[in-house]
Amino acid sequence: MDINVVNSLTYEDFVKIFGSVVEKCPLISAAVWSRRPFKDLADIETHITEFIHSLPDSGKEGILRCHPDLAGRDLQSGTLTRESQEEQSQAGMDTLDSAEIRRMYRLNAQYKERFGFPFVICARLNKKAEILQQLSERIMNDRAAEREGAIEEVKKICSLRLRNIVLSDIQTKL
Ligand SMILES: NC(=O)N[C@H]1NC(=O)NC1=O
Repeated sequence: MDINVVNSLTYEDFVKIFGSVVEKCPLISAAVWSRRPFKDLADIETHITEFIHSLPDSGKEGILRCHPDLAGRDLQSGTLTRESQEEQSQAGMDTLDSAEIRRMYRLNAQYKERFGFPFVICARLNKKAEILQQLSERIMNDRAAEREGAIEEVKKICSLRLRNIVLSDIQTKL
């Protein structure tokens, strides 16, 4: 993708293309658009990261709350975003057996009860066994450490989504 094309995008087209690099948070790309011109895609990623880190804890937790549960109700009912659907199926979340689904539901609920936001992990970089293990380990963290760790996962998800946009033909999204 030519960065000059990105730099010439209107606000509306920029948000249309990059608005979902952080799940259900188009506000982030709407904010980052004003930092043009970008040097390259890594530069966009840096601005996104800076924006996220500039948020108060409540804003970071708000970002986490925009994420659907892994193997949760949205997956079962087919209401995930396209990106999340692809990521969850790559991690095998759509092929869990009923015992694994029950375990995910129980741990996700306990995690949310403890922290007040859902468990977030980059599904593309983890298989189901690792996800279940991480979920049962991270639930023991304190809230601040867990918030920061989960935001690091959001950044990994964002980075891979950005890369996907570069690989796909930008023109087809306009
Ligand atoms: N809860 C959670 O981690 N959700 C996600 N992870 C990911 O890679 N895509 C998601 O939607």
